[in-house]
Amino acid sequence: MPAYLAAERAAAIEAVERASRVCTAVFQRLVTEETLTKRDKSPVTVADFGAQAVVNAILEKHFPDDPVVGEEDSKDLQGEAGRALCEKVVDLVNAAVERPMSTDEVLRAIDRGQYAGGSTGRHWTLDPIDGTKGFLRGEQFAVCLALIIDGKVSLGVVGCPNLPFDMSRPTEDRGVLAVAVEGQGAFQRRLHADGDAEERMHASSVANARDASFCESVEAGHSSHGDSARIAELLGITKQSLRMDSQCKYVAVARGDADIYLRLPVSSSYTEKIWDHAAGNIIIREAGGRVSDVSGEPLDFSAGRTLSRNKGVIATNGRVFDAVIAAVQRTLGDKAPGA
Ligand SMILES: Nc1ncnc2c1ncn2[C@@H]1O[C@H](COP(=O)(O)O)[C@@H](OP(=O)(O)O)[C@H]1O
Ligand SMILES: [Mg+2]
Repeated sequence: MPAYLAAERAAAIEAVERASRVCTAVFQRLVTEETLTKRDKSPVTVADFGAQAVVNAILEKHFPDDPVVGEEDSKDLQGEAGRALCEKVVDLVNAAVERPMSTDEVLRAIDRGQYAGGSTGRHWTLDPIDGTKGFLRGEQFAVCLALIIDGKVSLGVVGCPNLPFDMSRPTEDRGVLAVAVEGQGAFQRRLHADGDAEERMHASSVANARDASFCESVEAGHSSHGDSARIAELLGITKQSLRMDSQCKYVAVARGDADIYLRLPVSSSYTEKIWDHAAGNIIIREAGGRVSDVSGEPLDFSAGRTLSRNKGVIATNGRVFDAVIAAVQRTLGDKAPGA
């Protein structure tokens, strides 16, 4: 008998691999000195739409009844104003899929991502390019896809085209795909590898937070660097933080490159999105780690498109969880986020 969610796992891997190729092709073609100096976001826009269309088309083929909570919608591609961008996206998609898709099919595929989410039944959640800033800098970004069943993340795939397979050889062998299914462990494989060779990932065994290292966003606007420095000091951490964009941070903790991931609210009004955390969440849990919000409560993926019942994210190897939450609580205390 096939393993639990075997067909979903295979389809999600195929979708993330193809979407990762779309992103890499766009980077090679469109991200230039000029786009970087002009802070031109068009490459990421084209890649975002293209990757969402490719993933949603593959999901529709395999699981036509499953709705999707995706980051993008096709509004900006519609009508005369969107025509040029739309043509680029359609060309890109057709270079990545097996059967050519018409413009309408591409737009419809993108708009399969409008589901409201919730606590019952199955739905997928997709971030076609997580870490858009990292993508534009040629650093870390990820294509993230997860399946949520009755409000619980049951499958997650994170494609990381620029992440070294082995952090001790950071300039070689880039491109990692991390995958986890509930109860089956977390694995990494080479992105775009021939064959299905996979290695099991385990969170680290560091038991004393003093010996831990932590990762956090590159962008100080996404996670407070001041609060993380205070938390590190309280824990006696002396190692420099690993700053990395995207859900690659979850993969880093899941395979022991770092022991802690801190995402500390900068503004009290920001609500985390489910597509930014679902795939990483199960990858950490299945690697033996533990994830919560800043209060130590599990993330609640049943509340719709956002994590409206949680603030911030703390991921650890499990062993240092209690010490980290205590330090987070002491640091954040009753101070207003970002203060
Ligand atoms: N004020 C804020 N606080 C926390 N996260 C934010 C934020 N503003 C945007 N983000 C999210 O942070 C994600 C990137 O996370 P990271 O900093 O870990 O790379 C963004 O995903 P996208 O890049 O998909 O837009 C975006 O959804
Ligand atoms: Mg994102």
